[in-house]
Amino acid sequence: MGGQANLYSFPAVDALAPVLRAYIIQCQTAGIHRHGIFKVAVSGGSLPKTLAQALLTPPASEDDVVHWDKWEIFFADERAVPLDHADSNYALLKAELLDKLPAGAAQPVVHPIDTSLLDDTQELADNYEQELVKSFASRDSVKLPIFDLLLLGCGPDGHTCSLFPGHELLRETSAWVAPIEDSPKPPPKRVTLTLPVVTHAVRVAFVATGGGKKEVMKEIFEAGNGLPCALVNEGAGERCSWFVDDAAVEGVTYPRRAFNL
Ligand SMILES: O=C(O)[C@H](O)[C@@H](O)[C@H](O)[C@H](O)COP(=O)(O)O
Repeated sequence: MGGQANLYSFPAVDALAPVLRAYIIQCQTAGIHRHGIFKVAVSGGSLPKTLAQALLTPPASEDDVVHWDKWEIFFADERAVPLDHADSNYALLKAELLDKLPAGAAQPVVHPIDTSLLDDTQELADNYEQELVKSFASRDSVKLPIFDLLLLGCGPDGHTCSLFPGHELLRETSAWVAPIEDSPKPPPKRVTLTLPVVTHAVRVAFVATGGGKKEVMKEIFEAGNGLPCALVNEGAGERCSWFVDDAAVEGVTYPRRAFNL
């Protein structure tokens, strides 16, 4: 794919958040320029909280505005639970970010899973794939959806979305959204974007913070070892950027880049 993933490191989340915002705004501008809309998929974990820190502050200038009314938000992975369940990534994003958007301001379009299908994760995944098909045009003409931006986390085992190390799902080549019933991280039943969809996005951003990530960050950036996050780095190359704190990359020799705000 050419080029290598970009690694941006900051002393703490407070310093990371404004740069993440600037990066997201760049992606937003490009998306709106390309097709009048900004199509994003987000993960769960600690990401929604960091996104809130990055995106809920007032704009510093006209070029710094988050155009929520142009955002179409999908879930990079979701747990097969009701939308108000403590394990729901939708509930997490709602509580951390969506509910905090200024009242009366323009709102994004959000695509949750269809919870009438929770008993059949294959149906749940197929239905969510159809949600993507509707948004990204017909599958006959589009081999893979092209998200403007994926905002992802990285688990301490190197997983991202609900793509886990060594899992057969990593070999999926045709589905856009796949079910998983044996997630090693609870809850076991989930749906996830597949690796080809992830690596096909215009931009992929990982946010990883805290010393608990340093061992896996070393493995991802120095050995790879087929870890899902490393596969995304390989597939997306320079379209992939990591926003991390210094604690998460302590001892990692991979070169950091400077982000020009
Ligand atoms: O549904 C999930 O389990 C999350 O989407 C998951 O993929 C998460 O992004 C990582 O586990 C990182 O989580 P942290 O950011 O909390 O470390």
